[in-house]
Amino acid sequence: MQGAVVSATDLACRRGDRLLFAGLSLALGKGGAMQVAGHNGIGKSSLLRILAGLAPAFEGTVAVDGAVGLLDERPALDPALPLGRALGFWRQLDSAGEEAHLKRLGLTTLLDVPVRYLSTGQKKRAAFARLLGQGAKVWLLDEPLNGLDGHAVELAEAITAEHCASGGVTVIASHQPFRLPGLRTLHLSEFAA
Ligand SMILES: Nc1ncnc2c1ncn2[C@@H]1O[C@H](COP(=O)(O)OP(=O)(O)OP(=O)(O)O)[C@@H](O)[C@H]1O
Repeated sequence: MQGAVVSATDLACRRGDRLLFAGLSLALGKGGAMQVAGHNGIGKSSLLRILAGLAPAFEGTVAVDGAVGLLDERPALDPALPLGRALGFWRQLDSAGEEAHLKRLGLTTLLDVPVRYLSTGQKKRAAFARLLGQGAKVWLLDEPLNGLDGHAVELAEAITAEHCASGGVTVIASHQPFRLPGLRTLHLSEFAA
């Protein structure tokens, strides 16, 4: 689709021997944001993994113009390393762990703590630091608010709003409300097979 940064056409997803959804099309242009909603097991994470290129579509096509950053429950940080060193690994590839991001996300006092000791919310904030450092145009956020307290939820929403305001594209898979200007909702149940 012309002008789209992320688009999917007539997508179908099969997991094991079950067809989860079919006939799904979407298109998001610069600054666009969409929340994928639906009950447990309907295929929200599966859709994000297909958009990320990590899982094949059963049918249909996906086109993504730009780098993709996927944030899910696996923060891709070595659990044995202190947070600062775990982020340092990524800093060699991008700017993950940049001072300003760490400060904003309240991580500066946690850099000596092994990743495996971090709380769920602290790990999620570290994942956001990693995502910010990546500088990817397309953000795929799988349950991004899980484990975050009220303040951190507002921060995650603000960071995502800034990403979209600067032309980035965001797709969010979540049950929870996510406050974001211009957020559209895709109800996966409408495409359930
Ligand atoms: N590798 C796999 N092989 C077979 N089935 C799978 C595989 N991965 C996921 N599934 C199944 O696909 C379905 C969709 O899973 P998915 O994680 O995409 O759902 P979801 O909507 O994100 O769920 P939740 O809201 O619980 O996170 C589930 O029934 C799940 O058990």
